[in-house]
Amino acid sequence: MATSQIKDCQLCFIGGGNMGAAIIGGLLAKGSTSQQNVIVSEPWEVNRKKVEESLGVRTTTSNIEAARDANVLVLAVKPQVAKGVCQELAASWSDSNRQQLPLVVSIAGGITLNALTQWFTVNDGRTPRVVRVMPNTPALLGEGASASFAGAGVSEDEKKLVTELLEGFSKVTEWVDREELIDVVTGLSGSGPAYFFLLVEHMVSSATALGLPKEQAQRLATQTCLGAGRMLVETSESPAQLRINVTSPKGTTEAALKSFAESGLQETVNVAIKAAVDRAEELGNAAFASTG
Ligand SMILES: NC(=O)C1=CN([C@@H]2O[C@H](COP(=O)(O)OP(=O)(O)OC[C@H]3O[C@@H](n4cnc5c(N)ncnc54)[C@H](O)[C@@H]3O)[C@@H](O)[C@H]2O)C=CC1
Ligand SMILES: O=C(O)[C@@H]1CCC=N1
Repeated sequence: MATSQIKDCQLCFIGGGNMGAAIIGGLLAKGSTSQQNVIVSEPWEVNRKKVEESLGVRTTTSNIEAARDANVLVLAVKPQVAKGVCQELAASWSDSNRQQLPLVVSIAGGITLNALTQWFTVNDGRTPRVVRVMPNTPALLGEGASASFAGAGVSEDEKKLVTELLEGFSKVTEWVDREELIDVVTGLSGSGPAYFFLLVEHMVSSATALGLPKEQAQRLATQTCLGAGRMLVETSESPAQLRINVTSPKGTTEAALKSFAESGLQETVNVAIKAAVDRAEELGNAAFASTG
């Protein structure tokens, strides 16, 4: 690949929804790329306008046009539409005899490298190098957690380029050594922000039911989570030790934690994360088997 730094790359996003916009927002805020170097293909006018107005990047309704000059193409569509999008792009590359195919970064949940490689194959047999990445929405604040797995033929320089891209919006970037682990990451950190928000919702509604005004409860719960999160990052203590530090013997925390354990919290979390991992696999299989 000719370009070796993200700031020199033409970045194309296929899909400018929640995750595409969060990634672009994070990259621009950190100065990892500039508005002129980003183009987003987005068929839905509402999201297209949002991306244009809030991020100031170029948009189009044509995936082919968006991908024309791209060095790096981020596939940020739902798994259900990925096949059609990849095949449309591959057909356009076949027609144009494009010499240098872009490096593809797919964030589509569950969609395997095998599927992507097949769908992206150009009529002369070439296929772009593909990296699967699982990011999460805190990307918008430059606080993302992303994990990647590189497909066949991806060079060390291209992996470095992807790492640089991810560092533009992620605080943690990991490479996993088996593709299936991307689905586990999906169940952990890809979907993880939603688990956290749900827990906050439940904490707020419990306190509200016990008489605290909702806005106060929301402010207190939010700062509690932010503060606790920062302690996880900024102290050298394990989560278990930090929990123990809060838990006075025979105190209030102990009473709540005992109740969580008796309700089977660990089992509930195990089952929930496994459901997400299984769903990622199902989405991938369904997309691969689809005729669309
Ligand atoms: N939302 C999240 O927290 C995360 C999402 N992902 C993955 O990112 C992908 C996108 O998810 P979201 O951004 O949440 O979905 P979204 O629905 O917000 O965004 C997808 C966008 O793609 C557009 N789109 C639909 N058909 C298209 C086509 N043919 N060509 C171009 N664009 C098209 C839609 O109009 C929409 O704006 C999914 O595959 C998901 O698994 C990965 C990590 C986290
Ligand atoms: O819910 C989903 O399918 C996507 C993947 C990870 C987060 N959102």
